[in-house]
Amino acid sequence: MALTPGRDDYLKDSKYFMAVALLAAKRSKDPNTQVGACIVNQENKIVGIGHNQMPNGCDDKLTWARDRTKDNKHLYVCHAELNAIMNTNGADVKGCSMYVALFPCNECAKLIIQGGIKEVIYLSDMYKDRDEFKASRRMLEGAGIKLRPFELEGTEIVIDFQ
Ligand SMILES: O=c1ccn([C@H]2C[C@H](O)[C@@H](COP(=O)(O)O)O2)c(=O)[nH]1
Ligand SMILES: [Zn+2]
Repeated sequence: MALTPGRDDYLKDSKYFMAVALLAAKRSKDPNTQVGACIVNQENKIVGIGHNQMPNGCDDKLTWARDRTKDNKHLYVCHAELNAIMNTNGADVKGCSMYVALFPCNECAKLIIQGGIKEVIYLSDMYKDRDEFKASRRMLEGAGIKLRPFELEGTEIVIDFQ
């Protein structure tokens, strides 16, 4: 008996995980750059999601201003990668992959390495010429973590609430 084939245009794993990271980024209050991260284990299960946000309890009490010469967000904001790691509900991130909207900074690279994450799939590398991102790449490569730019096919996924 001939099998009825399943849909072919279903959302494939890697596009789904990056889409989850981008959806998480939509939760960010940062007026300039919204970042989301999604951690996936070796069984292809999501174990943590995060976005860049102010520390718990500090929301709306701290500035989102960008200018580093004055009081500014960089002093306070918890990066998406940190939040994704903290949001795992105790699941181990060892051996996991991280899908992230922006190539991780040097501080996030340290968390990724020490947590045992083995692969980073990133969308944007817009800060690659900055010292902290050069340092990040140096550390991640030195630690043997696979760095993979996300291969974009199609620029949008439509989610229809109706
Ligand atoms: O590894 C990273 C690096 C940065 N972020 C967050 C931190 C800030 O909220 C923005 C960057 O702001 P700019 O105004 O573009 O400098 O991105 C992150 O979550 N993870
Ligand atoms: Zn960071």
